Amino acid sequence: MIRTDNLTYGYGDGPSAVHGVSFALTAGTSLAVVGPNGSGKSTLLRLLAGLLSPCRGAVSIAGFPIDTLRPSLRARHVAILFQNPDDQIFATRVRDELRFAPVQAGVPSHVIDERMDRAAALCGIREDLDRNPHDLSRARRKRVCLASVYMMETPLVLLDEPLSGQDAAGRRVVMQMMAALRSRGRTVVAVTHDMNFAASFDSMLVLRAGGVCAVGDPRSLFSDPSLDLPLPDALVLGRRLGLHDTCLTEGELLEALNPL
Ligand SMILES: Nc1ncnc2c1ncn2[C@@H]1O[C@H](COP(=O)(O)OP(=O)(O)OP(=O)(O)O)[C@@H](O)[C@H]1O
Repeated sequence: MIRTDNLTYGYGDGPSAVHGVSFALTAGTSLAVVGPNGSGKSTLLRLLAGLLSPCRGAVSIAGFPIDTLRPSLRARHVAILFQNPDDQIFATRVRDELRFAPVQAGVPSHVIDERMDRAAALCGIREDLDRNPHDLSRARRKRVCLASVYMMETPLVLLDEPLSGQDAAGRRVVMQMMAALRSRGRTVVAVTHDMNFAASFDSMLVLRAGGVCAVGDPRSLFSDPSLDLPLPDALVLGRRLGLHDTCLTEGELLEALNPL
C-alpha cells in the first residue's frame, strides 16, 4: 500500500530532519511512528502525505510515486490529521469545514450528508455542526479535524498525535475512530508519544534523529531493552508484579494474573 525508499528531507540549509527512511506497509494494517521530540515524526508524515518533496528517495502509494499524483488525485488516496488543528481548519462553520474536501473531490451531496452524520456521531460533534470551529476548545477543534479526515474515506489515513490534549472522552473518540478505520480496511499511520496507544498498532517504527532505529511488531520492540523505549502502563505494572509475559494491554495483564 505504502512504500518509502531512502526517504531524506532537510528544511532549508539545515541538517536532515529525516534521512534514509525505508519501509513498506501492507494495505489495511496500522503503523505507529514513535520517537523523541524533534526526531522527524511529523516531517515523515508530511512526506508520506506528499506535502513535502523529499531531497532524496521516494514515497509510493498503491504503486504510484506520490509526486506524480495531482493534488486532487492524491486527496482520493491519502488524508492527514495535522498535529495542530489550526493548521487545518479554515471554515467558519464546522459543517462547511467537513463538506469542503469531499465537495472538491466531486462526492455527491447526499453521500456527503450521510458521511457527515456518521463522522459527527463518531467524533461526538453533532451539536457543533453549526458552530464556528474557532469558538470551540482546541481539543474539540481536533475532533472536527478528525471528522474531516474521516469524511474523505481515503484508503490511507495519516494521524499526527491524535491523542494530544484529549481528555478521557476525546481519547474514546480516537479509539472509536481507529476501530472504524480498521473495520473499513483503511491503512493508518499515526505519530504518537502515547505508548499505550502505540501498543495497539500492528507495527511500530522508531525514529531517532531522523533515522529509523527499529521497525517491527510492538511486542518485540517493547521487549527489546536495547531500544530503551518508554513502555505501556500494563507492561510496566506486569514487570513490577514479577510477570515474565510481555503484557501490552490491561486485558492481557488481567489474563496473565488470572490464567484460569
Ligand atoms: N518548518 C520547519 N523549519 C525548519 N526546521 C523544522 C521545521 N519543522 C521541523 N523542523 C525541524 O526538523 C526536525 C524534526 O522535526 P519534526 O517536527 O518532524 O519532529 P517530531 O519528531 O515530529 O517532533 P515532536 O515530537 O516535537 O512533534 C527538528 O529538528 C525540527 O526543529
